[in-house]
Amino acid sequence: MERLPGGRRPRLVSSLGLGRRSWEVTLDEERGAAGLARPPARRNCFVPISEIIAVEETEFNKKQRNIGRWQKMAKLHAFTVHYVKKARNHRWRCRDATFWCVDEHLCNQWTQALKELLEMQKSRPKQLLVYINPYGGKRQGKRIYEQKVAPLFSLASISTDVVVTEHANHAKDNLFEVNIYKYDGVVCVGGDGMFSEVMHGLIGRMQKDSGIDQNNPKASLVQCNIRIGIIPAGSTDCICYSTVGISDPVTSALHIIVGDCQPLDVSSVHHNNTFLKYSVSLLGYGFYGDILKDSEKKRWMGPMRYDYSGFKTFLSHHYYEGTIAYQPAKQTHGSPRDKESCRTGCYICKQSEKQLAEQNKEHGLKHEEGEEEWKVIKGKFLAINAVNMSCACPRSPKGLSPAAHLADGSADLILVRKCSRFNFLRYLVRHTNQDDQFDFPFVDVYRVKCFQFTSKLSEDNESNVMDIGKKRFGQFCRDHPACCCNIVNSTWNCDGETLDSSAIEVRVHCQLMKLFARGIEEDCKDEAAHSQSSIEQLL
Ligand SMILES: CCCCCCCCCCCCC/C=C/[C@@H](O)[C@H](CO)NC(=O)CCCCCCCCCCCCCCC
Ligand SMILES: Nc1ncnc2c1ncn2[C@@H]1O[C@H](COP(=O)(O)OP(=O)(O)OP(=O)(O)O)[C@@H](O)[C@H]1O
Ligand SMILES: [Ca+2]
Repeated sequence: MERLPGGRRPRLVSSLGLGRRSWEVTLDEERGAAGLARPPARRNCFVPISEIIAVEETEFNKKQRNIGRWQKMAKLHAFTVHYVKKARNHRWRCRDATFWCVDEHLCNQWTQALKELLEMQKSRPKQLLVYINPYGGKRQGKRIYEQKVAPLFSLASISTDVVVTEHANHAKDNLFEVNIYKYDGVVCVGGDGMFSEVMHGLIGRMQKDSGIDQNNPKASLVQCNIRIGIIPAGSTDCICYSTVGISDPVTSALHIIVGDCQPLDVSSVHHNNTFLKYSVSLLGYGFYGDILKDSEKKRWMGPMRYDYSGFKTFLSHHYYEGTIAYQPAKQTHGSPRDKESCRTGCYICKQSEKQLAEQNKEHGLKHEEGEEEWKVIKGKFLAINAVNMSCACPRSPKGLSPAAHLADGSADLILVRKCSRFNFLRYLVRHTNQDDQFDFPFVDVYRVKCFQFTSKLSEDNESNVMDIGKKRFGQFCRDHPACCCNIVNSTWNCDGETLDSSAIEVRVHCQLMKLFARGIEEDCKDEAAHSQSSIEQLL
């Protein structure tokens, strides 16, 4: 095809068959879209090139479509466009449309032009490393990947190296050995725990290769540019739900194929200058720590274990005494009490990205410790939750902190003080409805860039106990079971895994890693408009 100045192709406008009718079909490179219109009514629709999955020449006769007299008059040539159809509740599906015409040259021209445009989508992955946890969630990981995801990757010409894990930490250890730089991304099929493994492998590998000591809590970590894709097959799938808006394997596979990119904040957790873990979703002490500890013994129950242990933990109503010191996140523009949530193209996260780029330009990798003051809070808490993202999941569709941002360089620290069981239940119920879960006198929320926690027990024994989290010398107050006073520590739930220490030091690293996602898309009137003008609706 002849090119316009600047290498652009002219607009391609042809009369092509689709279904039983003839349509005016336009390929508009400038608009980055392929469009359909049907004269004279000119009802039309457009599919952005970025949402086309693949284009293939099609043997028309095999389709056996009844298109009337055309079929008898001449040999027909056809090509099929596979594209993303956006359905309700952020669900994406792969649909196809087969266009036909009598002119073979025209058909080839269209196929070639579309393929060239797809080639130009540089953010799309070509080679992926896939880890499947066959035991996550309802143990469906392998089936989900083979039946729902692999066929889509092969349609989009993505080549894959697949590892089915044989034990915990298999994926993490493997990421320290393989040549990760030959891949455009790493995919994990499993739940939040499996994601955490892959994240630890990738971030750890990046630091190792750059000579950064993860044990130094003040070290500036090297960003990881190899994106991670999550195919949800776990019990909570909170990270997938909070970054895509739904936990659905096909939707996630399509976000990977179109090459989405969502930066993500990561918190580092240390104890006594020793690195413990990274966290992207929930760091929870008290209620969520106790649920996790109890639920680990009930893994055989599958996802139900959380409801069982949740109910048990709710009834036990333990509270824990301790001290929290935090530095407020002054650089970010939002507040945890905002009514607006973080959505695709979020302005607040974009501002943080700009600030980060400027900081890196000024200081290189050197971390500048802020002079801001530390605020200190002592008290008795039912739950201490620090979240880097909303933590929305099917159990709590708006999450633990509905206005938390995916990539603003801060975490929301939620303190639920000792209160009655009834009040705590009112608080929990608000995780599931539209009411403000922070509008209680016993709940406080702060947007922070770092914090430290020490339990009363560690403070009291600091002089003679090196690692209080590992010692178990306290017991529940057996004489007064009803008072719920608790002289043992709780444990931290770090993205679904328990930490050994109760005394921890946490720092948020702005946009340390990237996902194949785009954040949750705004569900406005556009959604209705989109579905009205879809190809299926026109036919
Ligand atoms: C009355 C209904 C209240 C329902 C309250 C539902 C709150 C659900 C909040 C979910 C927050 C998830 C945060 C994500 C954490 C993940 O990094 C982590 C790894 O996957 N998952 C968990 O730790 C797994 C955590 C799973 C937590 C399940 C909590 C279930 C609580 C049930 C309380 C029942 C009280 C009933 C009293 C009659
Ligand atoms: N082959 C394996 N055998 C046993 N454990 C494994 C294997 N592969 C991975 N794991 C471990 O299983 C743990 C849980 O897996 P995963 O997160 O996929 O499921 P889940 O716990 O049911 O879901 P969620 O984390 O969403 O609650 C992970 O921490 C991971 O380290
Ligand atoms: Ca954040």
